[in-house]
Amino acid sequence: MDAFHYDGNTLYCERVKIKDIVSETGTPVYIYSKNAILTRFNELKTAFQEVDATICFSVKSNSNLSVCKILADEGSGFDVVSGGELFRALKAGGKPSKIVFAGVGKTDKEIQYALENDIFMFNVESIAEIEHINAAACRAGKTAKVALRINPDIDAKTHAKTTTGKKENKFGIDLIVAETIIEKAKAYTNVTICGIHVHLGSPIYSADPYVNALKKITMFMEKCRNAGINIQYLNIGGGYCISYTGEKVIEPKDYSTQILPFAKEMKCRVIMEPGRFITGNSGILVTSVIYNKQNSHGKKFVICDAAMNDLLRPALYDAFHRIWPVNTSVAMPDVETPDTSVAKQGMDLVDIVGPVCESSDVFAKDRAIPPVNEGDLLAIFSAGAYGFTMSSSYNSRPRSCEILVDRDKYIVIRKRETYEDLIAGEELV
Ligand SMILES: Cc1ncc(COP(=O)(O)O)c(C=O)c1O
Ligand SMILES: N[C@@H](CCCC[NH3+])C(=O)O
Repeated sequence: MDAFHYDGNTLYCERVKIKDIVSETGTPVYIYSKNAILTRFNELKTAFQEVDATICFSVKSNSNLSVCKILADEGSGFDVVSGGELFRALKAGGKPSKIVFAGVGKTDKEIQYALENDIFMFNVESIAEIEHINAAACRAGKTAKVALRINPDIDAKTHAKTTTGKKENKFGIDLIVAETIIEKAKAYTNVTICGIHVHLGSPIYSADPYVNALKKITMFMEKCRNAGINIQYLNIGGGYCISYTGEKVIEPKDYSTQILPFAKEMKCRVIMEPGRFITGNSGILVTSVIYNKQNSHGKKFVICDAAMNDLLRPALYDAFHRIWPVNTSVAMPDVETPDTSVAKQGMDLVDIVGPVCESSDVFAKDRAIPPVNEGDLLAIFSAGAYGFTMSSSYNSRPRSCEILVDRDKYIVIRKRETYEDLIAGEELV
């Protein structure tokens, strides 16, 4: 049974009715299923168990401490991209020896913080950065382990704003520059280059981009070894897709059968950095209908109390999220895409929007849903990754609360912000 499922005309998370949670917490509210998070983590682990891959959960997808702790307790490592994410990973019980640190702009302060905590590895994205890491490690009297994040110039065939492995992207080091680093590796006295890292973008709906990148990396690996650099780790990044529409998408095994031969040939330990795959479909955002509105052109709007500040993906990437009433006698279609959303008997064709003062504050355009009334609850699905973490208090809207469901219990894992929280830290001068 799916973590989120309808029974008796009402939506459940595991064994808890969503409406029961909402009657305590109000809306908007993020709700996560512990079981779904663990199931997804273990699906990936199993698919890559032949090489005993180290899974470093990508904190940016969902950085709630309790979510991270579930994964830390299950043996996950962490992929962090800032001092703040490192702080969270450590607070959640993450082992420093399983924390990898990516990002194009690590500051000296962040590098020092990571060195003090003896993290596993830095994923290095430029010559300037490796020089700064070397200098910081010298000062700290330590040797930093690094992986070179390669930009292989491969199109991951995902949204332009979430593509990271093409030559025009800011991420990673191209193969020519990477070779120059290898040539002068000995000059970096306090850095050990022991890994190759690649992250192509997200979400990636085929194993092909990984395969194409790994072909290029195999040749580079050869050059590293010929130059006497002992590369022991291959970090294949994240990007594993989820279904946002209910359509079947490729599964961990489909990735691993194609990726693992490369790892074996390279004789490397595999590291991976999944985020969305683990948390995306493990969470929903629940919102209440504030108003129904219709203009003289016949256009209908459902205005709800969640907005782009709570879930930015539709506004930023035109991302598709399924949306359906929490309490309804109408079955949610098994598969729903922008094209399948046509006016059907008994359904309304509406734009589902938030109250923020931006025309892009739209969760769904021309979407067929059962008619809803003021106060009705809507579930926005697939919101567990890059939902709360990308939220803000734009328009001075307090950020939502987060709830974790574990079988028949639920717990508030982040309180709703208050108006006082909005001004905390500000000075009235
Ligand atoms: C370096 C790096 N690793 C891992 C991830 C996680 O990606 P995803 O959530 O698609 O698995 C990202 C985000 O795209 C990333 O930038
Ligand atoms: N934040 C994005 C993906 C980019 C992840 C970070 N490189 C999303 O919501 O899908």
